[in-house]
Amino acid sequence: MSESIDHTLRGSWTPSGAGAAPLSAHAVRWLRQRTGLGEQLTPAVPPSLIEIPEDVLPQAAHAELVALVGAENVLTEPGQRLGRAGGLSYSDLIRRRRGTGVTVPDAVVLPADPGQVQRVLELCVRHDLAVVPFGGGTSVVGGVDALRGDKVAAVTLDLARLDRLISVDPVSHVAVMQAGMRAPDAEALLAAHGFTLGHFPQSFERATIGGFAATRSAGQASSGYGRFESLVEGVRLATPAGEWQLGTAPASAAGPDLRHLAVGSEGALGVITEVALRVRPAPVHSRYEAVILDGWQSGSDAVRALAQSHALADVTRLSDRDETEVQVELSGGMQARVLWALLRARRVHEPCMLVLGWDAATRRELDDRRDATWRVLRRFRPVRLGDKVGESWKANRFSGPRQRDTLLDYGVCVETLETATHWAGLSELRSAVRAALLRTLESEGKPPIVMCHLSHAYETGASLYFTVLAVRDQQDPLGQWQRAKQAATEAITERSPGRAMGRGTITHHHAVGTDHKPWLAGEVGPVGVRVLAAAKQAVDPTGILNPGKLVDGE
Ligand SMILES: Cc1cc2nc3c(=O)[nH]c(=O)nc-3n(C[C@H](O)[C@H](O)[C@H](O)COP(=O)(O)OP(=O)(O)OC[C@H]3O[C@@H](n4cnc5c(N)ncnc54)[C@H](O)[C@@H]3O)c2cc1C
Repeated sequence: MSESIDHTLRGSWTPSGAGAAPLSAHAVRWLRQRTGLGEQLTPAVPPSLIEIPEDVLPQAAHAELVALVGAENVLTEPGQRLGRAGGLSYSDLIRRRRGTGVTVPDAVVLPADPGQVQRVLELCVRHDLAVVPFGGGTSVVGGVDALRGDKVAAVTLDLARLDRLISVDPVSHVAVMQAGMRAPDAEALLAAHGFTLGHFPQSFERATIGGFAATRSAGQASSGYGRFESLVEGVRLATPAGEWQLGTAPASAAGPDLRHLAVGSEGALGVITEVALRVRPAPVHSRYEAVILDGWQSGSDAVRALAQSHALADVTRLSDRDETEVQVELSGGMQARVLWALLRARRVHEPCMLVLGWDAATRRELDDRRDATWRVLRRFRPVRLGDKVGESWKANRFSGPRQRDTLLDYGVCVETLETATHWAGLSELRSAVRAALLRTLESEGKPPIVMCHLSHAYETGASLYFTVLAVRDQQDPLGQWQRAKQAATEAITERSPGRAMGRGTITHHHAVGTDHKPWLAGEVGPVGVRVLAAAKQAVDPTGILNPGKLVDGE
């Protein structure tokens, strides 16, 4: 996290782009050998060559917005609009790197507080403008695409100015934050009160509190701290039907928990302006270690045993053999040679790395928690790599997006997808998705690398996170990934006579957006879709909120 993040950068994660995480000569050689990657580099076109359509915001609407939030907070310059155009998936980055097909909003509006958000929505209803709530813009499912739907123009509502810590209740351990606060700022402000949220997704440097709540995000330490929705005590939303405030107690039997209509609502049911969050005392001690387990089945059995005996570390992340190999090879030739020799000597056939990280208030608590984990793990015959590898994983835990910038320059198709299921079906789900990705990405005899890790474990099941590295189809890079994604999602959702539901969920934490919307009805059923549509009708009768995402109006 050495570089400061400018979230309006839409073509790379940091200003240095590929320079932020250069690949070693060994890594490039290994990648070329393994995937058949060519020598040609594929740099992005300069922003000046990106096609930006004229804005179609009506003058009267523009004037009223200016009167409401101030001229400096209504952005209509092409570069400013481009700075909030779309999310940060592989397809988003490819569109911007090639300069075509980018969905650019007609205006960007930055309200100052919840009251202004409410009034902006009322104004947009009057002028029939689509509103796209925008936090950190890190969506990877099309969630912040500036789609207009059947509206007159698309306004992106950037919540960056709602960045205050409203209150900390040190007795109840509840903090109230405005939605536009970025995760690093939230952690820094909480640390001053001795607390942490413990929410560390890989997008930590850019993403916001409101974005986490709107997408039911899961972080790297969610096995210990819980997914974001389990941290939410209350939510304040602006909706076209009026303000909506939810959550007065830690638990309640006052009908269905409506907080969960707001959490995961992806900007389609309201704009989250404040979130009350459960916070924990900041840890004083922490330790990260890594071990190698022999085989995916043995590894996932070990994580299941940890989950079911309540001995999970806060970070519990199992990589399959391909991901272990890529992690080791990309980290350097010397380390790779030493590790492979060690594992050969220990007769490990299918090395799967398990990273474990514990946080604790006292040395004693840390030791007790580690002991509990190791008591369960021991019977799976782990090869201990020690804390150096574990701490190095921790130090590089946010480097993935920087490495992606580099791989994009080398002409790699690099993308991820995720799902979850019960333990009984986990290996079958992994095999089915892997096979679908390998089949669709294999082209001209150039084998893709399909990696998988399990990073969120529950008593009843776990998530699977796939990453692919393949030689990019330069003629049709978007089609290449869309075909792979389609095949993988069909493998996830496929039903069989013996299985009434699909093999897993269409998304464990990336949310629905535009990308998973075609499969949502299959997951929640036609009644579920009508319930969602009825909720939308109640809060957003004219359908201005985030058209094309999650749910359509009735
Ligand atoms: C490199 C990378 C790594 C990632 N790693 C993870 C990970 O480890 N775990 C994980 O869960 N996700 C991950 N993601 C996905 C993404 O970061 C999450 O979905 C995150 O929660 C989005 O937060 P954001 O503030 O960027 O929201 P945005 O991308 O701005 O918005 C996401 C969705 O929420 C809506 N929204 C945003 N703010 C509000 C609001 N205040 N009110 C109502 N709706 C709102 C938007 O309209 C959109 O539909 C990753 C993404 C990238 C690019």
